Parts: sequence; structure tokens; C-alpha cells
Amino acid sequence: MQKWSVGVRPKEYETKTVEDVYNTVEEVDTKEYEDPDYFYDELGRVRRTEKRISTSKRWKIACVSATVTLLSVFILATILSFFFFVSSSNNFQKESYGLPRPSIESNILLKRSEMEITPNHLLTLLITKRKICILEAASGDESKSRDAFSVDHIESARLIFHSNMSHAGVPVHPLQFQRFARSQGIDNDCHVVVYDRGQMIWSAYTVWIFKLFGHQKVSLLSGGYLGWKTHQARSGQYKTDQGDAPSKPRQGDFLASWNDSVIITYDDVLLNTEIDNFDVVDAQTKDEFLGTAQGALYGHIKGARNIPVDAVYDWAVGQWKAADHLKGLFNNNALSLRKPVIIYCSTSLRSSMIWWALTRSGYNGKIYFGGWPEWVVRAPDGLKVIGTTVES
Ligand SMILES: O=S(=O)([O-])[S-]
Repeated sequence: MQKWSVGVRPKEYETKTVEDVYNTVEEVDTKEYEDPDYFYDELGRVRRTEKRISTSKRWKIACVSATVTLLSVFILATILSFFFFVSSSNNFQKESYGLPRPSIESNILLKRSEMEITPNHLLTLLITKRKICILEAASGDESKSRDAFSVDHIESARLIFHSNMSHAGVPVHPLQFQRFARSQGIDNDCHVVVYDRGQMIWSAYTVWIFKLFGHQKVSLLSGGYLGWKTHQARSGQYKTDQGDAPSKPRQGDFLASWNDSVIITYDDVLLNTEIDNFDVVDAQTKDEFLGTAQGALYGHIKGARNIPVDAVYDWAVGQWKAADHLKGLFNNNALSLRKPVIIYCSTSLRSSMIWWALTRSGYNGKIYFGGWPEWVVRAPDGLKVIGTTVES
């Protein structure tokens, strides 16, 4: 590749024939057109223009640009992670009443342990004036519950009736629940603590309903009212109030949503009999499950495993069975932590206890609120096991 420089005679011309020269000139002209960066200097040597950058220089430039790009990406990632860290730690602080939490891992553990709080823990929250909404879950006998509540209840508690949450096992409309919760002064950021008078089904169901309607922070008081009274016998700090709760509390700001991670409908349960995405647990008694109980047409969903509530809660001592026991129980029933679990009974009361025990053990439980009463009338015959039907 050469360039013909007008007015300067290249040395090679002196030794070449006219024809050669003619050809060379042709070639030079072509090359000049093709590559204008080459030329002959005054001595006839082929030179390359300065403006063309050498290959090694190009490599250098490529390396420098790559380094600059990597450095920018690194700096950007550092800035983004800083903002992410700051916003997460703010959330932690909000959720822990302003007390910092040590790590994300412990946050997850805390979430699970927050499902149940001890009387001692509740007392510390009250003493330190945290935002707590204490609810006593009434039993099915509303007037008896009202009377008992008026005699004595945990300090600042309000009474919640089953009919405020559900009708014949079907949860009320979210807006209806929102209206009720607000009328009880419940805010989005209030820590809801629920207890009952020892039956556990009422309080477990209330916790499930609050989760269903999207409340972020709901705990069950371990030992319930009786546990609080036991502590009160030892220390006057565990206070109780008498009479009805004040009828007109300040309006709360609780915003209800629909958390479908804890509930499932008939259609999905029916579909599951084909696709088997969920394990199914029946929370009825053994007799009901087997269909040998008297008084109604009992039985179970084909393929369900039976875990009655007394397998997860000990009423004699007023406590949930130990974590290891629950783990073994669920393992023995072949429940996998990787598979969500459908739970059903009749009107979801017992289901809510099994749901609570499963959730606390790390399972993702969903209550089929239609339960056996719906299944027995709607499901295809081959999918229900009634009485003496032999399960294949
Ligand atoms: O809802 S229930 O089956 O426990 S009565």
C-alpha cells in the first residue's frame, strides 16, 4: 500500500522499465485511492501517516475503556446496595418497634417466632408503650363470652366475635372486616395480639383471619387468658381490666387486602386432585375422617392425611406441642416443606390450628374454607372417601 506524492520521483523508477513504471503508477494510484494513509517521503521511502493508530495503541485504548466501564459498574452497584441496605434496615427498625435487628437471617426467624408471644413479652411491650392492639377472641357463645370479658380481661383488650370474621366458615368481605377492625381502633402498624379463654380454636382462627386480610403483624398469646392470670398471681404487673371495653375507640386506619397465600377455593382443591401441587391435611377427628363418626355424613377428601388438632396442641397443659414433636409429626405424614399444604375441616376452626402449627414449622399452609361440607356435596364421587369406602 503506497501513496504517490506529486512532484517527488520514487527511487524505484530509476531501475524499472517504462512498462513497469506505468504499472507501478497504476498500482500506486489505486492504492492511494484505497488507502490514503500511505505516501512516499522525499527519499522515496514508503511511510504511513501519523494519524493511523497502531495496533498496540488500539489494545491499550480497549483495555482502558474496559477498566473504566468495570469501575463504573462497580461504583454504581456499590451505591445501589448502599441504598438497598439503608431502606431495609429502616424497615427492620419499623418492625421491631425502633430497635435495630442484627441481620436478615434473624429477621426471618423473628417473623416465625412473632407468631406466638409469651405473657412476659406482651408485658414488656405494654410497659414500654409499644403500639399494641390486644383482642380477646370470643367463643361461639357470644353472650357467655361477653359476660366473662366484662368480669375480667387482659389490660386494654377488646372483644372480637366470630361473627365479625366469618359466617358458617366463609370469611366476611374484606371491606366488612376493614370497617369492623377500624371501629376497634386497629391501625396497619399496630401489633395485634390475640388470645382466648383456653380453647385455642377461636384465637387461632382470628390470627388466620387477620393474615388473610393482610395485616402484617399478628401474634397469638401463648397460654391465652389463663396463662396471663397465672402470671398475674405472681406479679401485679400483669394487669387486667373489668367491664366492657370503651365502646367508641378512635377510628383505626387498617386497610384490608386479600392474602391468597393462606386460603384456597374448591376449584383449586379439585384441580389439585389431578396436578398434585399441594399436600392435603384433614383436621377432623379420626372418626370423622374415617367416616365412622355419628350424626352426619363424615369422610375425607381422597388422598388427604389426617392430623387432628390434639396432635398439635396439648389442652391439659395449655401449650402447643414442642417444635421437634411437630416436625416429626409432619414428617411422619409425609409433608414436604417444599410443597404447600391444603388444610380443611368443617368450618375452618380446627384447620386454623393446624395452619398455625404448620406455618410455625415453616410450611406454607392454605385453608380450604369450604371444607368437608362443600366437598361432600360438590366433588365427584370418586374423590370423596365416605364411611366404608375403600381408598385405592
Ligand atoms: O370448623 S370446625 O370443623 O372445627 S367445627
